Amino acid sequence: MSERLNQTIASSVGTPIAPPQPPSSSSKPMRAALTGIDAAKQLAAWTAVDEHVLPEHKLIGIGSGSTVPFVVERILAQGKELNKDRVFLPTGFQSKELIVNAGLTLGDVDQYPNLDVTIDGADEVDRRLNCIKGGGACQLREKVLAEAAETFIIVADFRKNSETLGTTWKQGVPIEVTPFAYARLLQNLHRMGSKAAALRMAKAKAGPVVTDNGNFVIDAPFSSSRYEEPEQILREIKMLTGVVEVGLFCNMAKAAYFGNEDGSITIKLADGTVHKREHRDV
Ligand SMILES: O=C(CO)[C@H](O)[C@H](O)COP(=O)(O)O
Repeated sequence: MSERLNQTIASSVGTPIAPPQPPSSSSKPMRAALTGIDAAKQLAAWTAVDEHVLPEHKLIGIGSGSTVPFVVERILAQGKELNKDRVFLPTGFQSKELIVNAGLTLGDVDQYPNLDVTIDGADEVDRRLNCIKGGGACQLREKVLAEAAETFIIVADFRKNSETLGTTWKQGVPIEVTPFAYARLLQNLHRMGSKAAALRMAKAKAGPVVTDNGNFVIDAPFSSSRYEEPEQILREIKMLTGVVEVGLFCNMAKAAYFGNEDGSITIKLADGTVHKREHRDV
């Protein structure tokens, strides 16, 4: 978790949380403290929360990654009164910690299978809002919470905004797999045309990455022509025995918010329209 959010949380737990701020420029100074990519992530997250986490929303899915702490930061700023009747559902260990440390009420999707809204990051988003997710190996729970939500919103910095998947995210499609099936699955993915498909190895542990669900992750890159039809890739991978879930989210997001380097924001909607706001006006 970022030091900054730790501070926000520390100062809000056990003390009255500030009431929601009306849309005004008074919220700008906090953002000005950040620069570069972090500022872009915060801009996307704050704007998405302001527009999609409404007072009547009580069941809220919290995604994973480095953009999501800014989502929680902005939700906390809506105030204790609004948050006291809400339940927050995590997409993995990291977001569970975020929710608990923020003093928010934790729930799970087996108790609440219908959510009002889920906000999550993405590794790349194409012009039709298809996403690659799972850079943090959370794609299984992320997809369940995205599907469970009435509204699924993506928040990201400008680097994730592409015309076609695979443009900037070269690592491939993250696939959560049952451990004992991984070698067979690698063969099948190679046959499917993903010649570089490989088991994701841990960085500070000998051996593979193990997900929050005890599974392995295979990263499977595809050619740019295949990424033109991500739904077809998704269907083919889903048919392979031993696959638990695929980090391709097709036709799921209602909107994607991208913070830009210059302080503007790009909002892509599911109907294909793109809106650019020159200045943050929340
Ligand atoms: O899918 C994810 C984790 O499995 C994340 O949402 C994705 O990796 C984006 O993370 P970040 O906000 O750090 O760029």
